[in-house]
Amino acid sequence: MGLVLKNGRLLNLETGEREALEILIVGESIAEVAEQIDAADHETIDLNGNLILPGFLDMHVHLRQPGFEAKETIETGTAAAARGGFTTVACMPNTRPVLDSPELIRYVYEKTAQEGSCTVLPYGAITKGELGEELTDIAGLKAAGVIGITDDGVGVQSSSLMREAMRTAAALDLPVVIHSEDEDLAKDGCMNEGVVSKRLGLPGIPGLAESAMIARDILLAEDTGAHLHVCHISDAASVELVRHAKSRGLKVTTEVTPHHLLLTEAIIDQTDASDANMKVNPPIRTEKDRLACLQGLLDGTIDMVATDHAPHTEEEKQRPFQTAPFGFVGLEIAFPLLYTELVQTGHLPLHELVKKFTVNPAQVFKLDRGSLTVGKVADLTVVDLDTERTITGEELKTKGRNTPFMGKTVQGWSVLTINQGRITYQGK
Ligand SMILES: NC(=O)N[C@@H](CC(=O)O)C(=O)O
Ligand SMILES: [Zn+2]
Repeated sequence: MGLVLKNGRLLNLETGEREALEILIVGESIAEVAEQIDAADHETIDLNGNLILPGFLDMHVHLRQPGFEAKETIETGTAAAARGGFTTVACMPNTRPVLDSPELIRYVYEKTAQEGSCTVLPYGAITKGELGEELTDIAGLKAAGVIGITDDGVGVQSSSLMREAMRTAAALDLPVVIHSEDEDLAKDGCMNEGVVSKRLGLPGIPGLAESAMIARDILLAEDTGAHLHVCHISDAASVELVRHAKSRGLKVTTEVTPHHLLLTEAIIDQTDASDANMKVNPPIRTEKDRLACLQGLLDGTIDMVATDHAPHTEEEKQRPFQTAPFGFVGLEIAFPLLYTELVQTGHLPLHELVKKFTVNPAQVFKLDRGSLTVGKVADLTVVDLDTERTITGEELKTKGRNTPFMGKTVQGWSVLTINQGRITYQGK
């Protein structure tokens, strides 16, 4: 007994064509893709002409468990992922305790098996406790199943420690995933350094705090042969550095968030920094930076979209701008936002956007995902491109309400998500 998806259109990611094909799922895998499938022995779902896409991958998510369950849990975070069309998320280790030991990596896998609504691939920390002082047991983390190492949330300040981490990671074929931030340059900043921070009298984080660290780490990656993956790129000079590294054939990849593609620091200017739901790290920057990120995504310098889903409690986000924590939720709204703002406006074709959520992250992290052909894992999402919905707190499955996009009306919402053959989200 399997499941046949009828009356859907499968998006061909090479040509952009929408093909009237049916899919038979048996167990965890795709058993058949054909114009017509005999459904006599199977359950069927009528997709009402909606579009079938490979399940999305998000390589930058904060699930907050263990330790910060008031912000999010593996259960709520993966439910949000499924609603957003995601079937795989990579979770960040800045939990409490930090994911810096094989036992904690096994904990994430076990918890996901019990409560998860998508595949969760954990990153392990580069340094114990993300304190930047002592390397973790990187080989032990790899054996426990990490897909990369990162101290996301903070930058690794010590160049010699980073060099050592990259040497080890290169030998283990593990990506080194960097939160690029020179703390000395970033000081105690709470927003982008520039005209707006000056007007508001708030301490700024210069783009240089990001780009200087990326420059260092590109050189270290060249020195060690490590695969360097740059998290949440946000600054024009950073994009140029990655472009240059790629042109020289270095193993350097990067991701960009929907908020850095769509917003500028004007959102803080307009609200006089009265709303910490506009506060994120790296900060939302200038129009020049935003356009550089967009151009980087279009020309392939930036490999993929990642949400940097970073839930916080409403109480935390009600604090004054300077003391509230950084971060936005993003899993449930990323695809509709970018479909509405980039595809419908003609910046890029739909299938190109979909690649940045599917085949590109799969390829960069060497995951056998992102393709809907026979024998592959049945990870997919069905998207209704036409129905408009307004982003409201009530509908969100994440515990977080911290997004600057609240109240925005967008289209391109998932109506069905299937992870390893199992329905993980079904909605309107
Ligand atoms: N992006 C954020 O603003 N915050 C993240 C940390 C991070 O991704 O750097 C968090 O953990 O809250
Ligand atoms: Zn980060």
